[in-house]
Amino acid sequence: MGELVNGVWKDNWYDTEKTGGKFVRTTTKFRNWITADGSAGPSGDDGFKAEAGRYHLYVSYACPWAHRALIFRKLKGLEDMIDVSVVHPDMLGDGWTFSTDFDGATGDQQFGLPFMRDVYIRADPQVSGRVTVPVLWDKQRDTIVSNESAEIIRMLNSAFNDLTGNTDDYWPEELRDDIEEVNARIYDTVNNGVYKSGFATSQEAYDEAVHALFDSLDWLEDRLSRNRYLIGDRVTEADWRLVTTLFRFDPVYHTHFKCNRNFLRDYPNLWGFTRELYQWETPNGRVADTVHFDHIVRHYHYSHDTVNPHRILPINPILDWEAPHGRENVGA
Ligand SMILES: N[C@@H](CCC(=O)N[C@@H](CS)C(=O)NCC(=O)O)C(=O)O
Repeated sequence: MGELVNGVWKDNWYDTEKTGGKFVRTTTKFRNWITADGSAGPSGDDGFKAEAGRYHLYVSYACPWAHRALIFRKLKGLEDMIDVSVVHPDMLGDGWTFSTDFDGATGDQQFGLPFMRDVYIRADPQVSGRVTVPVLWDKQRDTIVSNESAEIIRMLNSAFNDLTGNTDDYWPEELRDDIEEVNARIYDTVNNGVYKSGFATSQEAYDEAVHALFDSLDWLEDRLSRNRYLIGDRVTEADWRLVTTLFRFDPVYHTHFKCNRNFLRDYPNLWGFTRELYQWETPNGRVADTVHFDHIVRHYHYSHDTVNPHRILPINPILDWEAPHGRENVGA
């Protein structure tokens, strides 16, 4: 794993020395928005109009942030309009690669490049920063639209509606304040909280992160005992943002990242909620089709030298993802 400095690859692990052992996630760099008419979004340039076949999505099936984008592509019926490249699950000295010797790893479907970093360099030969997924690529302007999953899912939520006729809305105007409020806590303590626990290099940093994580899981369990979904009786982006972390909890974060006060399956409401969203039907198949446990388990245990230096893949619990979720009457 490493990062780009002025277009040159440096093989560095996360530096936690300056931050008292804490893992601090860097902010993303490409922040343009696809819009229905090509006008500028909340940040970046204009000129990224929603068009069928114009955009390409780079993902890892292992990555919870990229997984959000894959779920929205399915929910919104965009699979024929936005094609995808899937990186290899192992992220080692060269970062994400386009090796194809793992089932489901597609290689770079656009340019046949060897490494994900080459896609970043193609967009900006002097680019600096971490080479992360997801990346949304514009074939017409030959550049990256965005590498920020929170913003990519909002683009996919509405920008292509006129082309697909799919007007399902996971960020409805009247619920935005409530969504933002739960997103903020979940991002900091759950989505990123598992990484802060797992990548901590001091006891204090770990303790702070892991307690905040389980305080939030307790809060979510209570909330989901009264509401079917996070914001009531309607699925919103807040649910999809949370659930990609929950899918990975028992197979990876519990053991690999030392998030082990409880298993997810110890929480009846959170576990039922996670199964309901796993089993979710869309017009184009199930959300379950986007979940690839082989990539998930392989990526984390194989890629994090400092956490699991011998790269042993654990036996892992056998979870019944298809068990009835029993959530029909919660909050009714
Ligand atoms: N803020 C980004 C974060 C994406 C991210 O950190 N992705 C991870 C994979 S799970 C990654 O590519 N990490 C590579 C690295 O940090 O070098 C987003 O949500 O899109």
